[in-house]
Amino acid sequence: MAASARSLLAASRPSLLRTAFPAARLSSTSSKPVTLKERLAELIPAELENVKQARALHGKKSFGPVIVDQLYGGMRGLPALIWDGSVLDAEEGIRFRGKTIPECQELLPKAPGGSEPLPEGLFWLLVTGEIPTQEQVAELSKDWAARSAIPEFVEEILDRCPPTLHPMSQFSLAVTALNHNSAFAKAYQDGISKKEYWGPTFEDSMDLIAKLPNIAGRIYRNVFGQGKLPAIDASKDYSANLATLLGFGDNDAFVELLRLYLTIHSDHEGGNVSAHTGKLVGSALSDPFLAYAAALNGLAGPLHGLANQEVLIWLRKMQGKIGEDASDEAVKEYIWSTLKGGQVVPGYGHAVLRKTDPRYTAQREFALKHLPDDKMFKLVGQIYNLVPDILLEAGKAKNPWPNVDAHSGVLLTHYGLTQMQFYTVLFGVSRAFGVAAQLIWDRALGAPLERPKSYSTAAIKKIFQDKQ
Ligand SMILES: CC(=O)SCCNC(=O)CCNC(=O)[C@H](O)C(C)(C)COP(=O)(O)OP(=O)(O)OC[C@H]1O[C@@H](n2cnc3c(N)ncnc32)[C@H](O)[C@@H]1OP(=O)(O)O
Ligand SMILES: O=C([O-])CC(=O)C(=O)O
Repeated sequence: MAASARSLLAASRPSLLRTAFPAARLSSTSSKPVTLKERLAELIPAELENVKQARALHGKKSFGPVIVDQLYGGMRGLPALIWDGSVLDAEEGIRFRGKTIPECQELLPKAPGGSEPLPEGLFWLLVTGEIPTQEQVAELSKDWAARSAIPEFVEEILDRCPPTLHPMSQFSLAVTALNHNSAFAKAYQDGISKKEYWGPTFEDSMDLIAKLPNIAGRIYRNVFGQGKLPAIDASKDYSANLATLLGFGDNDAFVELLRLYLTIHSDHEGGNVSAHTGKLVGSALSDPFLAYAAALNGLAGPLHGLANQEVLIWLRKMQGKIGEDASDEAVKEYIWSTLKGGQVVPGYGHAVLRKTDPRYTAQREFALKHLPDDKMFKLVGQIYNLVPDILLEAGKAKNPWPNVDAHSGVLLTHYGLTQMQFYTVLFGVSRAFGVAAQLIWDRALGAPLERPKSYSTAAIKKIFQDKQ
């Protein structure tokens, strides 16, 4: 390990110093596999060089013109951010560190007897760009279980929330409150050097992810009256524990669904509202808890993560109005009535994608395997055959195809998780993986405060008047 990597590792918290020696030595003399933090410490110096080189070679090159419509149009297509965990192609969909969803399903470690990837492995991939071993993933599960308890005062905050407060608001409150024990906030107050930011950011990020199941489980049980929260079992993986906290731990298919769900919702490059918000707030050196709570508030919007709730509400309303086995004609009429009412068809369209979202396809394949005869699944399939043509005929949406949110709720409903107001919380548990991975790298690479330039309409008019 390079000397600089060793000093970076020395900045980590004391319990990890014991294992602060090179990966090669670890694998030959110790039965313990290389930990994620150790591997990260090895990768950082090379990546610092890589970024330096990229900037030296390309730093002054242009991506092309920025047009005024992009300022008014939600910055679509504006190259503006660095995000390493994943890249979104408009036609193909997401790749996590270069790997498609089917490739991740094939390559990432699975639970014994399971066939879906463990999200622990996906996190390792997002952080390092590498596929972890089964052993490394098992260690990560154990590490997260060991960090999973939430402070008593956070439990009390949740217990005092009225059940009428939306689960996403409760989620964001609790994550904000975790900032009380932030290693990064403390280290900053203690005068940590910029070069060492990544260490406590890593610790906070691991704590954040580890504590989300207990927060999500508590919200679910409080709001929907599901009884007392069981304890985390350190011998189980993250998804199995989350399923147990929600009361579905005995259902192997549900646990597998959660593994898939948490894997595919984790990251969608950097420009989406939740990821960008997390990065933006993190750039002010707000700690990962504050940054992620902000991200959750963005995820809670109906055009973003809340769309999974909206899809189920829309489907239920449709069934209420036209019955469960409605004809294509009746469904079409219902879709048109939504559009004519000035509303969006939830779960369809996308700011970047121009084809069916591969996350939708992965969930459809799961449904075909596990619940092919489910009535709601059939309705989702029926809608898939009708909505795109209608959106094309309506002539506005640039992408008439379904996104991830068109499918997720139907799967959860099938297993009895019918409380749709809770669905975005599960999305939020998963999205923490992608945001946390980037926060760690942002602090490791010294990413600066974000501060783009804004203009008033008067200024725009003046600039171009002067140029005429
Ligand atoms: C995890 C996720 O965040 S995935 C997205 C989840 N959100 C949804 O499913 C909500 C429904 N979909 C939408 O509202 C949009 O497609 C978005 C927000 C996802 C993307 O928005 P944009 O990039 O602005 O889409 P686009 O450029 O195609 O929009 C052009 C017009 O088509 C409309 N449009 C886009 N999608 C839809 C839709 N599903 N139903 C009806 N109209 C739509 C837009 O509202 C916009 O109308 P306007 O010109 O009157 O403002
Ligand atoms: O990419 C986007 O804008 C929205 C999305 O699908 C996600 O964040 O998962």
